Amino acid sequence: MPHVLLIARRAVGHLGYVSAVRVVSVDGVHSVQQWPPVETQPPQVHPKAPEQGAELTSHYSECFGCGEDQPGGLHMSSTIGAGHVVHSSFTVSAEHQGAPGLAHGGLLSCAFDEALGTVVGQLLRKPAVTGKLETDFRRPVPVGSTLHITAELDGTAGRKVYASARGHLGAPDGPVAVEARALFVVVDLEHFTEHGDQDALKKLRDSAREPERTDRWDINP
Ligand SMILES: CCCCCCCCCC(=O)SCCNC(=O)CCNC(=O)[C@H](O)C(C)(C)COP(=O)(O)OP(=O)(O)OC[C@H]1O[C@@H](n2cnc3c(N)ncnc32)[C@H](O)[C@@H]1OP(=O)(O)O
Repeated sequence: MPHVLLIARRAVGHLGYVSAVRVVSVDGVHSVQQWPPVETQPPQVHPKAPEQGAELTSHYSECFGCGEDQPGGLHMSSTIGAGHVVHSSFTVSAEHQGAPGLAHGGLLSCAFDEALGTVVGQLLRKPAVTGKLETDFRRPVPVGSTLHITAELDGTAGRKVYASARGHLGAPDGPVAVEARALFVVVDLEHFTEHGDQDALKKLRDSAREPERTDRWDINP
């Protein structure tokens, strides 16, 4: 039986925002999930968030997901979409294989972590880290193909930010190959200064001061 994905979304007065229910049927096995799993508020896009159509540069040149100085990385690129959406693309290379000629599932999850982190970070402009990431692999993704990922902010609840994404194979309107949902948790900058690498943070700070990088967050450590 082909899988069926139904997403229902409704506004709950002025109190809550999103109540999405996904009904998934794969080979006759049904599961029902509420997403987000708690009542949330509408995401508040930061007034300085990049505008629709803006092509995003890497937030950190050594990021495995988007960094240009990370030879083995995913080299993803992203664009701001309409509303609470970011469009990202990931082209699968031979370095990303799991089974012969097919993308490794862990790397696909990584691509979604990047896309989801980008929609959270770029639109909210708050430091946040992935607390939970759930991935559904619907179709195999061959080497040489491009996943067109649309990631969306679904709502916030205090420090918790919920986001979800779909990856279309070969074209923005291609078949859905991968889906993911994530909880991000907003953190203080001390999260990075206490646990991260000081030299790398200095490099990031210095690059944020480059005058041509007007897209940088104003909250980078
Ligand atoms: C433009 C930028 C682009 C960026 C793209 C890059 C994308 C890549 C992003 C990443 O991969 S980040 C790296 C992977 N993630 C981490 O390393 C995070 C490691 N975990 C932590 O540091 C802490 O566990 C964390 C900051 C997530 C939470 O610790 P806290 O002590 O700050 O908060 P707490 O544990 O009280 O959790 C806050 C809320 O989140 C909830 N929560 C946290 N983890 C959860 C979980 N796994 N499942 C469900 N709920 C969770 C928790 O229950 C609580 O809910 P309530 O506020 O209702 O009490």
